Order: sequence, then structure tokens, then C-alpha cells
Amino acid sequence: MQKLSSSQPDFDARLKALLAFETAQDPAVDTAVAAICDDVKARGDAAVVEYTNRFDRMHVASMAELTLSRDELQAAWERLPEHVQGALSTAAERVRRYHEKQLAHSWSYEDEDGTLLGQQVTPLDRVGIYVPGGKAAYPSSVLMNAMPAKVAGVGEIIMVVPTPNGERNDLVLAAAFIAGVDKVFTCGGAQAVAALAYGTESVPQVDKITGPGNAYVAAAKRRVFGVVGIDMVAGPSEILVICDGETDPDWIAMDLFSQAEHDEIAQAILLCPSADYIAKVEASIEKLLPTMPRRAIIEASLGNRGALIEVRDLDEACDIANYIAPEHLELSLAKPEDYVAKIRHAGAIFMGRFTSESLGDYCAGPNHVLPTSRTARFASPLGVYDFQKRSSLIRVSHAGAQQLGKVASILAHGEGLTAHARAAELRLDK
Ligand SMILES: NC(=O)c1ccc[n+]([C@@H]2O[C@H](COP(=O)([O-])OP(=O)(O)OC[C@H]3O[C@@H](n4cnc5c(N)ncnc54)[C@H](O)[C@@H]3O)[C@@H](O)[C@H]2O)c1
Ligand SMILES: N[C@H](CO)Cc1c[nH]c[nH+]1
Ligand SMILES: [Zn+2]
Repeated sequence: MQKLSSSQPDFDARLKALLAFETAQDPAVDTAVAAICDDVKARGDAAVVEYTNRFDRMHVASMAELTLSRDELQAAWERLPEHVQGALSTAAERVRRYHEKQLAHSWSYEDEDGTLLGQQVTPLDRVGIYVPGGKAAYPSSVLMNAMPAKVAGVGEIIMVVPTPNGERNDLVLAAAFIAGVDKVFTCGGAQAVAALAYGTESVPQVDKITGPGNAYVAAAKRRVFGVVGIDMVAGPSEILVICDGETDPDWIAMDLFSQAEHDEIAQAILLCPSADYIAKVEASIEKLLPTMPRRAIIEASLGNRGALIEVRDLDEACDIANYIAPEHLELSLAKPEDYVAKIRHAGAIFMGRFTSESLGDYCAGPNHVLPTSRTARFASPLGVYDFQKRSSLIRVSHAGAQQLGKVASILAHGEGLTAHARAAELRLDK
């Protein structure tokens, strides 16, 4: 794992190199994804079945074998032990309650002359949610995608999830059941994204696709954007921890592991003003790594893209955090409230020593689908707003047409658009 110090003369260049990662910019991935998407568009179900057999090592003959009804989701729920049902329900309820606060409502106002202006908010008709499943199963991602869609009032939720080797995960299916998913297709990757975007004989075309995934999924979402809406192009998971040097170093090591274990190209970084403390975290990492079932992934991730960075002070740590714009930022500090206002760019901010990022991944309430790869500079967590859209409302009164008609006429003539001008002028009193 790299060790850096902000006082190194070439620190800025080193930090830039550490962060360098562009989702789905690999031309080989783009080429493969383009071919898969075009094939699914042309051949529909047959192509989805072929690619699923190839990439997920399955042996199905038709799309029917990749289709799950609500009854099958319910059966998965009923197979779960009671304490697991309880945990899933608690998480779902907390996620629902948080997202209800995000619900936007229609609004309007009237000018003095009776002209009405406003915005009508409507849910999307049908959305597709992508639940990753290549290297791990993610029931929590089912909740994080489906609950905001449900709260928004989306008419139909179609979920896709790969089941490598044909192994279905009851927790994932049960989460889909309690979240109110309407239909599940057990396929993933670019072929699933293309099926949702273009529609096939079995998969209904959706209006928007949300959810994280690997480079193939990201490239496919980027490719189909425009045919359908997408939430974001998500990259691998990231965590940035700012610590004052007083948190148990084992806790911080495990928090870094928690995102590193997602993927060999996930990113985990610690910023701390104390070199002694950094050495303690390093020792904790060495001690704890052999105890981790996903040790190989964690080791690769920390080796590839992890770093322990000594900073001058906590203010500088906040400046660096704003540059990194991480997906997850832990403020493992005595008084996180003193620093939170200094953070302008982060997908989610976890405040205080007891707030491990992992609680946010599962059950705190806020969404865990967050902007990655520095996109928190301009993007926000997945939310109810991603499943609602807005139409402007304009109802001009007779009196309003007199005033607005004159303004529009002048501007339309200025643009040389006579029909626009005449349409306004025809409504002026003679
Ligand atoms: N941001 C979040 O909220 C969040 C949540 C969970 C996971 N993640 C991230 O999502 C990613 C999940 O990736 P994953 O791989 O586990 O699952 P995935 O479902 O994204 O990808 C699996 C699919 O990739 C396709 N694929 C694999 N190799 C291919 C190849 N050579 N050619 C064409 N297609 C191929 C297959 O179709 C397979 O079904 C990880 O990076 C993880 O960190 C993010
Ligand atoms: N940390 C992931 C988002 O980057 C979400 C997740 C799901 N399960 C565990 N973690
Ligand atoms: Zn996670």
C-alpha cells in the first residue's frame, strides 16, 4: 500500500496518479459492449440467452428460464430464517423512511392577471434496476434502487441480476419481494442493460436504468443513454477516511477493507496528521488481512489503488478530500461537526468514530448508490428525484397574453422567427 505525505514536492502529481481511473474508458470493453448491445437490439431474447450462458457459465435454453415472477420472489422470502427476514425488513423500512423525505410535489403560482405557472411532478412509468452479482450478491443494492422508485410511485420496476453458474441468492430475491419489484430477469452485464434499454420479446423496454455494476455495465449504460435515462455511470467503490489519530486503528483498517473487498480496483485511502497513527493503522492492516475471507481482493485493491497519506492538519485533509470528491468520506474525529461544513464534494459523509461506512451500505437509511471517480463534484446520491420527472405548467390568461404577447413578439422578430411572433400577436386585442 502506498504511503504518501502532502509535504512531498511531487504530492499533487502522485495524488492525481493515484486517483486516475475513468469508468468504462477501456476501448476493448467499449468495443465488446457495443457488439453485445447491437446484437441484443437485433436478436432480442436469443442474444441475451447466448451471452448469459457464455459470461455467467449457464446452460439455459430460453428466456423463460431467466424469468422470475412475484410468486418466486415470495417463495425466496419465505425460505429465509426469521432473523434474516427481520434484518431485511428493518433495513427496508429505514431506507423507505429516509427516502420519503425526498419526495417532490407539484407546485404552481398565479400572476396578478391570472396567468398560472408551475411544475407538475410525475413518477416514471417503468424503470429497470441493475443489481450487480458477478463477484458478490447485493440484496442491499436491491433495496437502495427499488425503495426510492417505490416511494416516487414508479408504475413498474423490472430488475436484472446475474446469477453466475445459475446460483440464485435468496436474500437478493427476498429483498426484491419486500421492495415491491414486479419482475426479475436473472441476467447481467451489457446484455441485461441492452435488453432493458431496447426491450426484447420477454424483457419490457424501460424508461430509465439505475444501479451500479462493473466496467461492462457502466459502458453499456453510457451507450444506451439517450434511448433511456440512466442515473449515473458508477465506478468501483471508494472510501476516504479522515482520522484525527484517536480512533482504534483496527476500526479504521477494517473500514478501509470494507470497500477494498468489493473489487481489486476499489479505492481505500486514509488521511491523517499523525505519522505514528498511520504506522498503527498499517500494523492493524497487516494483522487483520490474514483473517479476511476476501483477502486476495483486499490485498489487490490496497496494493493497486490504496494509500495512507500524512497531512499537515485536518484542514488540509478537508481540502484534499474536496479534491478527491470520494464516494464515501468518513470523518473519524472527536468533533466531526466542526469539519463537515468544510466538505463540499463527497457522495456520503459519515460523521464520528461510531459511524462505520458499512452501516450506510446496509441500513442507516441514505442511499448507497453514490457518485464515484470524483463525480461527487457534480453528482448526488441515487434518490427519489431520479425516479420523478417534472413538466412545466403554463396557463396564460387573456390579460396575460396581452403583456407576454408584446414581449414575445419583439424577441421573436429579433430571432427572425416570424411564425413565433405572429402566434403571439394574433392573441393581442385588436
Ligand atoms: N456503487 C454501489 O452502490 C455498488 C454496490 C455494489 C457493488 N458495486 C460495485 O459494482 C461492481 C460489481 O461488479 P461485478 O463484476 O461483481 O458484477 P456485475 O453484475 O456488475 O457484472 C457481472 C457481469 O459482467 C459481465 N461480464 C463479466 N466479464 C465479461 C466479459 N469478459 N465480457 C463481457 N461481459 C462480461 C457478465 O455479463 C456478468 O454477468 C463492483 O465494482 C462493486 O464495487 C457498487
Ligand atoms: N459500498 C457499496 C457502494 O459503493 C455498496 C454495498 C453494498 N453492499 C455492501 N456495500
Ligand atoms: Zn460496501
